[in-house]
Amino acid sequence: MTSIITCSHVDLGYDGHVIVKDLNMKIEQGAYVSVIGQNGSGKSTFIKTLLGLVRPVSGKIQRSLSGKGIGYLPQQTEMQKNFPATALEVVLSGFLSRKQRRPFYTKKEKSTAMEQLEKLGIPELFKTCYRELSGGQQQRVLLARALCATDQLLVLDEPVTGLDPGAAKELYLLLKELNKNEGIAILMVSHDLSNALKDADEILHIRHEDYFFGSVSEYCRSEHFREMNGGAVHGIV
Ligand SMILES: Nc1ncnc2c1ncn2[C@@H]1O[C@H](COP(=O)(O)OP(=O)(O)OP(=O)(O)O)[C@@H](O)[C@H]1O
Repeated sequence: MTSIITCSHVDLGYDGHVIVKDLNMKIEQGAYVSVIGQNGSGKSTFIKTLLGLVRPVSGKIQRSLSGKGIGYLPQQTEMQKNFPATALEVVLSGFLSRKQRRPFYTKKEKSTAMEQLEKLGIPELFKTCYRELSGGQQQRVLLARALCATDQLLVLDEPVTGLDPGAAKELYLLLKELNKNEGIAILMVSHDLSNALKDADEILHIRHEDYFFGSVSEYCRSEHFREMNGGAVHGIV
């Protein structure tokens, strides 16, 4: 297996203040990794550091992504939910980093954006204003946008927040299909432990003092899992 991300002895934090110490983990090609942990433990900090938005306090992060980069689906803010653009324009913005100073999108970029909307089952919504879409439809548009930026690694920060259970289930199913059928690696921050255990291959559990990284079956035997699962060893799987 080839690693697309390797963290070696990484201290995560801000301005020299360490939040997660000596993190060692790898994301293999086509892996599905769920990142869990209590509020404020450092999950988003980890994601931002992987994306290069925050510098690690120390240690090394090696990214071996061929061609395209990382596709990112951030936590949505109220302002983003009211974004005044069409669904297609939002998807196309996934090409912004490669467009650089070019003032237009190419035909190829437009057809790829439409293909992503089709893949996610909402091609008919391309002209609809983003703020008029349901929460589930908005997440699909953002997923299509992230897929324009990558064919190797999708990073998602709590993507089902605010969705009803049906829409959340559909989004999880889509992610599982993208992972299985297209071989796209998934790294997802989630508060949904039962889904993480069902869909992921590996778990990264971040705590204030330490972390766990390993397969789901190893995790279910760990003390980290017992703590997360309220003391029960076999409650969820
Ligand atoms: N820009 C920043 N500068 C300094 N400290 C920060 C910054 N962003 C977050 N922190 C601190 O880092 C710690 C980890 O925050 P982070 O957002 O990574 O946690 P989280 O696990 O994603 O939490 P949640 O589940 O609530 O989203 C918190 O104590 C937070 O206050």
